[in-house]
Amino acid sequence: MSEPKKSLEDLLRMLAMGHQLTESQQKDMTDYKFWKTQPVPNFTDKIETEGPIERAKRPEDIPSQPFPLLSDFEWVDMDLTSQEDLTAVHELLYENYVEDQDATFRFNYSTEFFNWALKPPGWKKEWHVGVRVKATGRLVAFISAVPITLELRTRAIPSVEINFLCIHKKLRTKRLAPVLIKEITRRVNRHDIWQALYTAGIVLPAPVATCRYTHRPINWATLHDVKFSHLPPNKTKAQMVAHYAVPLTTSTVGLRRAVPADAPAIHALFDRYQAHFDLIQTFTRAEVDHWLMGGESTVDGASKVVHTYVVETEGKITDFFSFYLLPFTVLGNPQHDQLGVAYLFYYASDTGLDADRFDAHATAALATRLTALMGDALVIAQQLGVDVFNALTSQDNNLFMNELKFGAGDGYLNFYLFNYKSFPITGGINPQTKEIDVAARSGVGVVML
Ligand SMILES: CCCCCCCCCCCCCC(=O)SCCNC(=O)CCNC(=O)[C@H](O)C(C)(C)COP(=O)(O)OP(=O)(O)OC[C@H]1O[C@@H](n2cnc3c(N)ncnc32)[C@H](O)[C@@H]1OP(=O)(O)O
Repeated sequence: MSEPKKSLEDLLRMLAMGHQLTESQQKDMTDYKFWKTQPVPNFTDKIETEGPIERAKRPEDIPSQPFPLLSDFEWVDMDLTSQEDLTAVHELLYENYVEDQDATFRFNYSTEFFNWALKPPGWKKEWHVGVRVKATGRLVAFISAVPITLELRTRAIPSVEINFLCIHKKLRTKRLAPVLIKEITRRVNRHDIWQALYTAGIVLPAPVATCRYTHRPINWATLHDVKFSHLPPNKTKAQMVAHYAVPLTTSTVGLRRAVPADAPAIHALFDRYQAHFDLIQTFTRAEVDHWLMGGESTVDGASKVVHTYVVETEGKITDFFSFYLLPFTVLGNPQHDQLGVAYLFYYASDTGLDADRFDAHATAALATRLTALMGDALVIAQQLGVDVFNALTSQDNNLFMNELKFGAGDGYLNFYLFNYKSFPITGGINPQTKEIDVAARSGVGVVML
């Protein structure tokens, strides 16, 4: 048997956008030349009280002019309502976002994906920050912020989510990332927002939580064809396909696609369910319409990106789940040019919801219910052409992973808060062994793209 070029672990590592450093590889705080100047906790900080790190400032104290750039470059507000700018962001990310050694896999971003990810309620053009080469107009760097309300252990924190930081491969390691980060900070501060949530595969000072990626092969044969899945010794391809076979039809009674009229019930259930976690994002009704019902990613009545399903029993919405799609383009493979990839997004169930989160009966009932619901999510994903379904060890995901054959990858996702000290939050893994911790589950409720 020839050695596979890639494994699902590689895929997950790519998705995590970086490598988890072992403790001996981890830099000292003093080596973080940029981050040591920023209002973020140190690795060794003993947090005594939760709260902002920097003294309160006022928007008028923040410079009104952008940070200076080298004279060949200029700042540009990307206009994501224009096809031209959408294409420029697409090209930059497509070519440069994924660190894939052989450049065979790329995120296949669509206009609908950007409309969903970057244009939620309250989005601002000036928070879609680009850097262009003056002479050619070519986009060479990007960073984005979208507004969110975070809640850390019931304390509401008006924040932004920072995402899609990307620098053209030719401009790497030139200290441009700190300039982009300082510029987006300035632009956000001018709107009287002083905290941010961001995630990265790499270790920076200092994560509030660390989750692990897990993956559930749906179409094992395709994953094998594109060298993502390898054939374990003593197994046949047919055995692997059978092992990961997903039923053709869903099994939960009352399961159906969510429609706009469900939004208030979904919202109420979402709020009750998320109250169990330490770090969450709260939604306004408009944000439910956007993030769960699809917002501007909706074409002909259905979102092309986010798929939300509800369970209705005797007129009552008892559960919902959602996942989003972000496929890979596969280059240079004779059999496949696309890989369907789904990511678990938000969900909630009223099963056991009135009991204490760790009550044994409630936990067992919820585990059974989530296993049924997520089993159906896999069925629907399969119908949508998804080859692999990814989930983190956040939320209550650990309750259904083993049963549904999600496998732990070697990619991790670190969650960071900017300008906020927080007690550590469990990411669903044992901090020492990094194994999935079913009993502790996770305090992370928020899902980042
Ligand atoms: C109140 C509002 C606040 C808003 C801001 C909140 C903070 C937001 C923070 C951003 C959240 C982003 C969330 C996402 O989008 S995570 C996704 C990041 N993107 C990618 O992985 C795509 C491929 N990679 C690239 O495009 C580049 O390698 C990037 C742009 C990542 C770095 O470019 P480059 O490789 O050319 O490096 P440099 O020489 O310019 O700069 C080196 C400095 O940058 C620090 N670095 C490297 N990678 C990251 C990273 N992922 N988050 C934060 N910092 C990072 C690094 O430790 C070093 O600082 P220090 O070690 O010396 O201290």
